[in-house]
Amino acid sequence: MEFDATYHEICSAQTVQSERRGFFNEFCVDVRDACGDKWLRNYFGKLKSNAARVLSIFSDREVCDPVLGVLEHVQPVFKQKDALFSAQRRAQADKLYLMSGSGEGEESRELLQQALMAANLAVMRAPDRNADPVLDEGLTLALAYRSRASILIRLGEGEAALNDLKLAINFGLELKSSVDYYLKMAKAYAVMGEPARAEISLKIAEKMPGCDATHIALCRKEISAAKPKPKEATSEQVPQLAHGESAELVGASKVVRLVETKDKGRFVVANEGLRTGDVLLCEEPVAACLEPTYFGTHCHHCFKRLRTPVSCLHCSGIAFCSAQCMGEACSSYHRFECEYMDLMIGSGMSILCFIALRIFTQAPSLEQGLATANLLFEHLCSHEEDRQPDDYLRRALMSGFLLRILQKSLYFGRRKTEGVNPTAVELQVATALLGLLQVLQYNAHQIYQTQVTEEHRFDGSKTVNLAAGLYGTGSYFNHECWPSTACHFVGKKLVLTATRPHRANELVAVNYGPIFIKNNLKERQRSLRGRYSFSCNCMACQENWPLLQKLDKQVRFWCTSANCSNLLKFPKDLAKDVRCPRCRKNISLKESVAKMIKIEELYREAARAMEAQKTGEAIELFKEALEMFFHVAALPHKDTIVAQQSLHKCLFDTGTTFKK
Ligand SMILES: C[S@@+](CC[C@H](N)C(=O)[O-])C[C@H]1O[C@@H](n2cnc3c(N)ncnc32)[C@H](O)[C@@H]1O
Repeated sequence: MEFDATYHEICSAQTVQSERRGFFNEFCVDVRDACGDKWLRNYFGKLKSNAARVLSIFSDREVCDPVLGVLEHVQPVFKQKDALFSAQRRAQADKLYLMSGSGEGEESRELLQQALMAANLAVMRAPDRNADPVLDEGLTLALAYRSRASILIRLGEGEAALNDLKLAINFGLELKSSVDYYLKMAKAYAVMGEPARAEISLKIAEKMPGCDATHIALCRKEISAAKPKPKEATSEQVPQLAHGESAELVGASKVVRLVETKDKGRFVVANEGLRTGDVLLCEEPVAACLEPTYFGTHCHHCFKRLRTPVSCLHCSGIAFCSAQCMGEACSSYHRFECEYMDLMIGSGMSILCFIALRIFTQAPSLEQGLATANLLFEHLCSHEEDRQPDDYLRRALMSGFLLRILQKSLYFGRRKTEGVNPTAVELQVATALLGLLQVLQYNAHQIYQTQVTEEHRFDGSKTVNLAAGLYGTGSYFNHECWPSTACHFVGKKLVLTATRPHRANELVAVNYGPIFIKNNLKERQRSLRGRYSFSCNCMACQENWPLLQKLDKQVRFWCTSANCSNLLKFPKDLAKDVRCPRCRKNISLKESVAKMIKIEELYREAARAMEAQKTGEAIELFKEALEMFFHVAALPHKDTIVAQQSLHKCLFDTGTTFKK
């Protein structure tokens, strides 16, 4: 396949600026116009190191004016707090809550959902305690949490209500001396199905000064009638690695190891005894970032679907699922990113650029950030040989932009000047950022979750790309157009499970996007060449397997004579032996055919288990059937492809899922 340089350039540019709109593109065009082709090709394009490239954009007269001119104007742009807006939403939430009390059934629930939405907005927009001392006496945030707690109790979400009550206290409300607080606690425990704790809260309320006995009696009646809401069943589980963890590869199982060849670089292969269903990798990311599209619906820190968001105390642009996630993010990376979030989104920069910045903002110290970034650049593939001067310039400019955000957010502490010109250590950071932007292009993973419907875990479910992350060991898996593993996520953890047995030394493959059942050979090769700089030579490519819709039901059996690896067609007459053209022996395929009948039965049984939403049972049946299939036959085989896809769907279901 010929190398399409223009397509490669387009693909590469999208890994820096993914949005079509955004000012970063204009910045690149302006700098490109200023420097001209000659300088770019004959000077910049010939620079040999990232340090020289970064230094060049800040100091060479051909480019430094437009670069410094734009970077000088980097200012905070973020969604600010608004106490008045918050108080208005809270009033609206309180009103809807009261109205829901006089409504009935579905109508009341609808009003409560609207109240919850208004209360969520009130929480998100409320400033920190005392930031606006005039309105609500500086307690807008605490009041927003308190209002939401009442709504949550009526919705039957006791645990979330208790969390909100705690937050209302943390942000300044003196609730512990109020009867109302203990009554709310009692109701929250009651809807959680914890009557003993509900009774304790009621007893405390009874003993408090000013307590009204009739009110308590009413409350007790209400509590005894409360129907605890059943906890939502979740099949999410962190799986166990097959045979324990490898000593060399962090997060990988002992059944795999890393090898290297000239044409394929480093890649993961099987050790002896790797079986279908073995968990080969379970790894936390080095860094991972949520896609901005999901800032309003998913936790910025752990990527869980939000129901009752907790806000950053300074900006309203992102949300967390809990005070714990908020605390972890805000004491680490978010304090540097907070005020620049909308600027970064407005630049149109890709999620990979967010990850590059995050490697620094989340590091416990600048030195550790530098060490991690340099190590990643040293160890992961970056295809420097294919990079064009234009691409280097674009990435160097992005590094300059990210560096400027770090400078302005006081990542380097108070600087001596407000100027853009980097100090020696800042240049090191920009250089490391440039390295990260190169390796992220080829090594980052999309992080997805399954969105399931209320009605069924599989019918109508779909995967949603929520985030992206960089995984140290995960980066060493090579591609095949029909992978031998299924990839799913438990939170941010990347899990790879074998979808077929592997012989010792056989490649353990993931898929980078184009799969043979949907994209033809030409499309796949073009995409892989353009996006990942290699030509694929997997079996699906070598044999040019047809798309799924064109695949027939034919099955090819392995020749059963020892040491022969030939494939034989389904025999015309089962009663007769067939002659293997490779080993020249007469072979009976009776046993293989009998096994195939059993395999098809198991596929059908597994499909029925999926229909009945028995995920665990379906996984075991698929594992057993697939293991059998690969011992007697080979791909492509339509029912087996479908079975592997179904196993993947079941494994998704054991990862993080969410309902809309
Ligand atoms: C995520 S890295 C995988 C690890 C990489 N092989 C290394 O040495 O670091 C992606 C790169 O691996 C190489 N690669 C992946 N799959 C390949 C395959 N099937 N054949 C040849 N090269 C492949 C390509 O260079 C690709 O850009």
